[in-house]
Amino acid sequence: MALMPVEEALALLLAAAGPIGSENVPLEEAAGRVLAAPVIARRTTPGADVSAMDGYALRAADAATVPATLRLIGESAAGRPFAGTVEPGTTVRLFTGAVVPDGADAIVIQEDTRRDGDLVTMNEAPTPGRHIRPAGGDFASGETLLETGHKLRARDLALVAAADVAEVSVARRPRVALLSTGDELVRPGTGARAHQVIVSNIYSIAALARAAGAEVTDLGVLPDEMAATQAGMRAALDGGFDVLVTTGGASVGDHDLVAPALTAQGVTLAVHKIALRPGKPLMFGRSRRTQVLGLPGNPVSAHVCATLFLLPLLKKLQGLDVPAATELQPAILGSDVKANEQRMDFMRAEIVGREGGLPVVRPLPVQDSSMLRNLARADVLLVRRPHAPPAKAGEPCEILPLED
Ligand SMILES: Nc1nc2c(c(=O)[nH]1)N[C@H]1C(S)=C(S)[C@@H](COP(=O)(O)OP(=O)(O)OC[C@H]3O[C@@H](n4cnc5c(N)ncnc54)[C@H](O)[C@@H]3O)O[C@H]1N2
Ligand code: MOO
Repeated sequence: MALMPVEEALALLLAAAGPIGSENVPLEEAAGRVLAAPVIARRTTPGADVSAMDGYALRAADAATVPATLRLIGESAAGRPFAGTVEPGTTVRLFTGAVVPDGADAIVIQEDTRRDGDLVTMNEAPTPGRHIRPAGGDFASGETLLETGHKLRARDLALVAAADVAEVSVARRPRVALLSTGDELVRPGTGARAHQVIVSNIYSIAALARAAGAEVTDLGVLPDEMAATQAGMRAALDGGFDVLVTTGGASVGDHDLVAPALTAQGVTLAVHKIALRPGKPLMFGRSRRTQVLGLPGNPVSAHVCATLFLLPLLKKLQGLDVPAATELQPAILGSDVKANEQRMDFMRAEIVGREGGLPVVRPLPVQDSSMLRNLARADVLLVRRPHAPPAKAGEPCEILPLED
């Protein structure tokens, strides 16, 4: 059977996925969420002409030639504006953030003045507008500040708050269920015997998914038995999840039951074998509202597949833009590599230096998809396209960063 190219599989997976709806959240809970509606300013900021400095407000014309001595008639502080008007020959003491009083059109900073009772001598001739932040200089009421599909970063939250918006409409967090399969699997810390394998891959997948905005539920481990696998799949599909991620049981062995169990539950699987290393036995399909992603059990394969497929899927479900193909970055080979065969290869690699502004990367010696130490040690994945010819150290290559 011909293997499906990675890009084609990704396109198929994403074609079936769309935004999953929205909810309103207070700003305190909005960091990292994706806007489901634009943020529109509800006020003009600054709300009035305000001072950028501590100093004195005056008519610029009164200090066109300096020194110029003016009479102090009051004070304007942030939140406590001066009620009167700055008439010719007068000045008002004001502080950073204070409203500029009527009549004044410039500010002289206090370092450039001398105070003697209620007389203030200006030693600097200001130009009109000097040190004044005009009303609406940041944004005006009614302006669109952030668009739908924007992921809210820390600095965006300050902008939204300043716009007098206390609650934002954001994409609902995708609900992701994780289901492991395999008689050999036991939890960490429970005294695994030599013939057993510790459930490891869901911890990396859960962390990746959470960082991408998902709510993750670990549904546990299913045994390699058809009735139990089917019952577990049914319960998971009925659980109201947006995504069901299974791990293991994806290949062709007698105990690989995920595909038949899903099919028996009415899930049409779009793909089963793709041109990817690690991660050839990957499947996905849909059951009503739930996207099903069946990852291989080998933990490195599962992690790479989650990076390549689950993360873009979670983005799409939240209304984020998703590139048509995995975005790779340029790098320089730090050692010779062999010709590649038909599968796109994502090799665990470390950064060993920099050359011409690009990282120099070298594949780690062991590329077995069950070996976790090298995955943890890797800085990036060195990507080899299908049928890429051999390449020498110093030649350009492509990498996919791993999460920090
Ligand atoms: N005849 C063939 N055999 C295999 C093929 C093939 O094309 N033809 N593909 C190989 C490839 S590539 C991979 S990858 C694996 C994937 O197999 P499965 O998805 O069926 O995974 P399992 O057999 O269930 O497990 C593989 C391996 O991973 C361990 N595992 C499983 N789940 C977990 C977990 N949650 N945490 C940690 N480790 C887990 C499991 O114990 C096995 O050691 O198939 C090849 N075979
Ligand atoms: O593709 Mo499997 O994921 O080599 O180990």
